[in-house]
Amino acid sequence: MLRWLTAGESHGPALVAILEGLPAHVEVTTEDISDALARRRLGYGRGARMKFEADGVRVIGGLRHGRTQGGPVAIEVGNTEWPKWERVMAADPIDPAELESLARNAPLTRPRPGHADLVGMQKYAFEDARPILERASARETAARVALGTVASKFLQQTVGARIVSHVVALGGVKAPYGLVPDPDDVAKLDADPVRCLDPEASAAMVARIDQAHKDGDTLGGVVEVAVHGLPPGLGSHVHGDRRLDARLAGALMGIQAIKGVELGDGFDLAHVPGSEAHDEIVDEGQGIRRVTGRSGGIEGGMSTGEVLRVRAAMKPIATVPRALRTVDVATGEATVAHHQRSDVCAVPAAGIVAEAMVALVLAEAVVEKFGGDSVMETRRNAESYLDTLRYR
Ligand SMILES: Cc1cc2nc3c(=O)[nH]c(=O)nc-3n(C[C@H](O)[C@H](O)[C@H](O)COP(=O)(O)O)c2cc1C
Ligand SMILES: C=C(O[C@@H]1CC(C(=O)O)=C[C@@H](OP(=O)(O)O)[C@H]1O)C(=O)O
Repeated sequence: MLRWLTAGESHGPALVAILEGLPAHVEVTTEDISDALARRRLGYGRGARMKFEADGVRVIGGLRHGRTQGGPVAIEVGNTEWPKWERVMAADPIDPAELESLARNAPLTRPRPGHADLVGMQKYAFEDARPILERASARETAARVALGTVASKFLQQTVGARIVSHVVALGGVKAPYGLVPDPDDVAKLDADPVRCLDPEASAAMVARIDQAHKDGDTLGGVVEVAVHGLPPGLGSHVHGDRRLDARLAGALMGIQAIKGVELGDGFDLAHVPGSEAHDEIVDEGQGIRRVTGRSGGIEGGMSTGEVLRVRAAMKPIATVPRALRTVDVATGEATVAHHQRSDVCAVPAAGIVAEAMVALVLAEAVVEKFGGDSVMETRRNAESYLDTLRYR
């Protein structure tokens, strides 16, 4: 079993993340994790914070000389802004007079539609949205990306799987259907302002973000994660909660602002006849394969061994500069939502977070299928399974 957990607030001293259940000998370094976090900071349309946020990475357990040791991996990701928030976000009690004098501590009583503010205040009995937004914030996804880096290295080093994501729609602009990146496209995608494979669509997306920025508005979009090199048989058809598609959907829906997930051609499959919906199976002398990839590489809740393809739809950023109507919960009066700064669009970053979530789900499925306490053992088990696989 793979277990993972994050803790920490957006403006606290740091985020922390723990991953337990991976075998020993996964090769990964602090630099690998920092590089992954740098990819998450990319993307046209992000707000001021991403320009100076340094994501200071410190590995505090589980790694020695660049290899996992079999125990939990613990990673800290420092928040650059901590010195400004040290008093407001202090763990221990602060003199009420001092708190009163801190402008940053002024209660946030004008909840933002679309964020966790209002329902969080109701549920956790706060009269200020601060404690809610601090943890609801997608700052937390930095910790997930740190863990996803370890999971991704494990997948590469055991079954040889490689993960890549791209933006397929942003603010209503769609990339041409059917473009699926392979792992060699990662550098090119990271160099694109919106991580889109199609240059024309990319330029239109950038223009759309500029327009939204001018209009005081925000945007969402759709990202796709593709995984190459998976063995067939991860997940299972025998029970709903063991299905790989269900587990991927849950993990991706668990990312802040993700409102829809589809496997392969997903929703489009509902509108075409069966003869155009499924992937025919052929053997033309090079082993069994499917001629198309409509299923997204999952049938019966199991990986088929074809390219896995899963999409996640992100709603527009909730902190809309041209603020939306709300109610001041302190006075009961109609007003507009609080706004300090925010991203116009964080879809490219969401793609990197989606890669991490997919890596964690697949790493768990690999551990489940092949076991092993060392990377070498997991790899041997996977190779032996592939050697004896029927109908290859
Ligand atoms: C990478 C990323 C960056 C985000 N940046 C912002 C932001 O700057 N401002 C904001 O209001 N929401 C931002 N969000 C979205 C909020 O975290 C999200 O709307 C909030 O958690 C409520 O969404 P929910 O209803 O899905 O939980 C971001 C989300 C992601 C994934
Ligand atoms: C800090 C990150 O994203 C943040 C996610 C976020 C939100 O409400 O989700 C709000 C913004 O934070 P702040 O209010 O401090 O500007 C984003 O910058 C990050 O991705 O590292």
